[in-house]
Amino acid sequence: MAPQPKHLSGDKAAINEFLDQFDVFLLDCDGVLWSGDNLFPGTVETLELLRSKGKQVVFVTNNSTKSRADYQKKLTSMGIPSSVDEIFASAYSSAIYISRILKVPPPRNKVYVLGESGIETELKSEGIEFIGGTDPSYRRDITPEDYKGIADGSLLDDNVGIVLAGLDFHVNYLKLSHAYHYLARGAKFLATNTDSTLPSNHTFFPGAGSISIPLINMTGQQPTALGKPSQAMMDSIEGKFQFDRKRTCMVGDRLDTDIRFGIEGKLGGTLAVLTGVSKKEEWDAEGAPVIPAFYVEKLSDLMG
Ligand SMILES: O=C(O)[C@H](O)[C@H](O)COP(=O)(O)O
Ligand SMILES: [Mg+2]
Repeated sequence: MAPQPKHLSGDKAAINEFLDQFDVFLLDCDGVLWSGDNLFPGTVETLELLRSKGKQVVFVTNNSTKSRADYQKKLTSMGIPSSVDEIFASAYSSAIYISRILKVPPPRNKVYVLGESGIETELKSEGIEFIGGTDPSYRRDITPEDYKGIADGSLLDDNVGIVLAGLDFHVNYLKLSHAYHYLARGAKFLATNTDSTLPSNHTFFPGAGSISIPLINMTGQQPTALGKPSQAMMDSIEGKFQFDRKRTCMVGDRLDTDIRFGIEGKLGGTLAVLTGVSKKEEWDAEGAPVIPAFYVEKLSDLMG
């Protein structure tokens, strides 16, 4: 039987032993620090506690709607001091994957974006050309001219060689039609992340994974996902922070992204926080595929 996770909430000795075990904390955002724009009580103080104990904090989010700079603004607006360097978001890991690993030769290296401004900002920062995304000319109903132009290719850009799908709050039939036809022409299929739901306002909304599903359904292709639990993301975070994996703990609210990310990354520990997506019953279930090493009801329980 897989070792059951250690419950830390209310156990000061166990919390201190836990904190002494790690130098670096990879902190998930949605469902751990906040729910949408609602900061969980005690988050600021808990981060101050970690920093006061000399711990390195890295914010690791799958949410591709914001760039690292946007996140730094959001963290600051919530009273959480941070630098852009401490933030690793799936839009950034996707941009560096495209520019430094995939390296599709021009001219067919343009990206068709299904997503928000976070992706666009990070692609720009890596000098990658893109279309789609927040371009208002796609935020409308499809027309007979669109059907004709997409079908005969006159409305398609021959230099698009990659389709990157993220969380798109403005997804529609026209955007999906363009994305499908670029994939049908052989464009590479990438996703910033495949989370099925987005925890926000203390409930759930469609996640990035639920935005790319129609394309998976149409093409039968699975995208290369570049957010957690992708180890490409872990390698780039390690590359940047040079941390000792055994002295590093992944803190998250989702078993199939955050906790799996930490386990497959062979980190020293994983801490599940019950303020977001995953529930205790999931890892208590017989044969549960992903089990955290530790858990708390909420992040601020680490203050003992
Ligand atoms: O749909 C999404 O993109 C995810 O729900 C969201 O991004 C999760 O963000 P995280 O919990 O990794 O901060
Ligand atoms: Mg989360």
